[in-house]
Amino acid sequence: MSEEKAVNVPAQSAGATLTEDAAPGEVLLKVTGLQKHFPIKKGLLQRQVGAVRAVDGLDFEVRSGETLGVVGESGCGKSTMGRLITRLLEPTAGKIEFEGKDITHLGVSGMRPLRRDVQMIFQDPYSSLNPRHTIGTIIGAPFRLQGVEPEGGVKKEVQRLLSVVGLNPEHYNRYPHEFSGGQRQRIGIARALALNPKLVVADEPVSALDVSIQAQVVNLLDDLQAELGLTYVIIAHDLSVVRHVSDRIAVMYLGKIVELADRDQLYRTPMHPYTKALMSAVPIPDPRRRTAKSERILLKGDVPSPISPPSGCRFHTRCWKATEICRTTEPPLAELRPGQRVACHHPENFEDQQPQDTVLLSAAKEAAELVAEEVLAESAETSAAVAAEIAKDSAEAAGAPESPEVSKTSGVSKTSAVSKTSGVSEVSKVSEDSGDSKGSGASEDPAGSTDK
Ligand SMILES: Nc1ncnc2c1ncn2[C@@H]1O[C@H](COP(=O)(O)OP(=O)(O)OP(=O)(O)O)[C@@H](O)[C@H]1O
Repeated sequence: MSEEKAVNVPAQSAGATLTEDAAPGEVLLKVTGLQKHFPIKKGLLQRQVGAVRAVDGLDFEVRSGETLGVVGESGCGKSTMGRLITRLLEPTAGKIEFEGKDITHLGVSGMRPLRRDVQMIFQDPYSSLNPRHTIGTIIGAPFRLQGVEPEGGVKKEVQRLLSVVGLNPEHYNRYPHEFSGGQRQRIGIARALALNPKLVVADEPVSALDVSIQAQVVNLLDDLQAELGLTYVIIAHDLSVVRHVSDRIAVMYLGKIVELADRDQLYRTPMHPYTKALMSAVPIPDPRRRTAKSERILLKGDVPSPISPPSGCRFHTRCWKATEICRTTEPPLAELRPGQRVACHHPENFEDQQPQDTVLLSAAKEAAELVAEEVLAESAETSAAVAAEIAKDSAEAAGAPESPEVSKTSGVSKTSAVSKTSGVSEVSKVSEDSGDSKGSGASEDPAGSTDK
C-alpha cells in the first residue's frame, strides 16, 4: 500500500481549534536586520578571533496563511535563520516580531506561549525522533511539556493527530524504527501540529526522503495548510521542492536575501543572477523541453567563507555580470517590481541599475566561460527589452512625446547591456546540455504498507 492513499485530512474534532487570530494576508512574522554571528574562539583564554556570519542582516515578512520558501546553497544560513525565527537560537542583532509583539529576546517564561504558536519540523526523520519512545509518547510530549490537557485526553488527541497525518491511529504504541522515512516525517509533522501552531518552520522537510515519498509529504503539508490555515516557512536547498508549495520565495546567499518575490514572478522573470543560476540547475520535467538544448549555468567554485564574506555584493566572486561597483558597493534589497525585491546592480530581466559601470571584473570573465552563450545573449536581449518598456511607460506617464525619451533611455541601457554582455560573450564558449544535477534514487517507501 502506498502512502499516497493516506493524504486525506479528516475534519478537526470539536475540541480542536483553527488558527483564528491573524486574518489571512496579515503580517504574522516580521524580521528586521536579523543577524547571527557565531564567535570563533581560540587559545587558553578562549579569546574571540573572528565570527561566522551565518545570518547577516535579513529583512522579510511572513503573512498569515502563506508559504514562504527559503532556498540557497548549503551553508548560506537557511537553518540558522529557521532556528532564529523559532527562537531556538538567540540573535546577535535585529528584531523578530510575531503578531506585532517583539519576541527577539524573550526569556523562558515569556517564550512559553510562543512555543505553542511556532513549531519546527526537522530535516532528518531518523534522528529527530527518540528511538526509545513510542510514537504516542513522542506526539503527546508537547501536551505534557505545556501542561495542556486536550479534550478527551492525550491518547485520543494523539490518535486523532495520527489520522490527520495519514497514519493508523492503532499504531500509537509502535516505535519509530517500525516506520519508514516518509512515515517518520509524518510523525514529526503530527508532533509539530499537536499544539495547534500558527507558524510552522520546516527545515528541509523532505530532503532526507526518497523522491517518490517527497511528493507525498509535500502534498500532506499542502493539505494540512488548506485544512488548518497554517502559515509555513519551508527551507530547501534547491528550487524544485519549494516551487510547488510556496506563495513567495526568498533566495539566500551567504547570510543575506538576494531576491524575494512572488513564486510565479520569480520563475517567469528571475532578477538576481544567482536565482537564475539556481533555476537553471532544476531539472525540466517536460520531456519535449528536455530534448531541446537548454541553457545551464554552472557556478564556478564554492560559496565563499561566511567568516570573511566578499566585499560589496557577496555574489560578485561568482557572478558573470560583476563589475567594479559590485566589488565595492553592496546593492540594497530594493523592490524593483511590485512584489519582487532584488539586491543586484545588474539585474536580469530588468533595466540595469548601474549602466555606466561596464567593465567586467576578471572573476566575471572567468565565470562567463561557464555560462552558456545562449544565456548571455538572452540576458542582454531581455534586459534591453525591459529597459525599453520601462522607458516607454515612464515617458507615457510623464505625458512627454514618446520617441525622444524612449530612444534616449533605452539606448543607454541597451548599449550598456549589450556591450557588457557581448564583452562576456567573447569569452563564453561553454554550452551545457540539460540534465539532472541532483536526485536521489526514486525507490519505493520500504515500509509503506505499515500505514494502514
Ligand atoms: N553552532 C554553530 N557554530 C558555528 N558555526 C555555525 C553554527 N551553526 C552553523 N554554523 C555555520 O553557519 C553557516 C550557516 O549554516 P546553516 O546551517 O545555517 O546553513 P544552511 O544554509 O542551512 O546549510 P545546510 O543546508 O548545509 O544546513 C555555516 O557556515 C555553518 O558552518
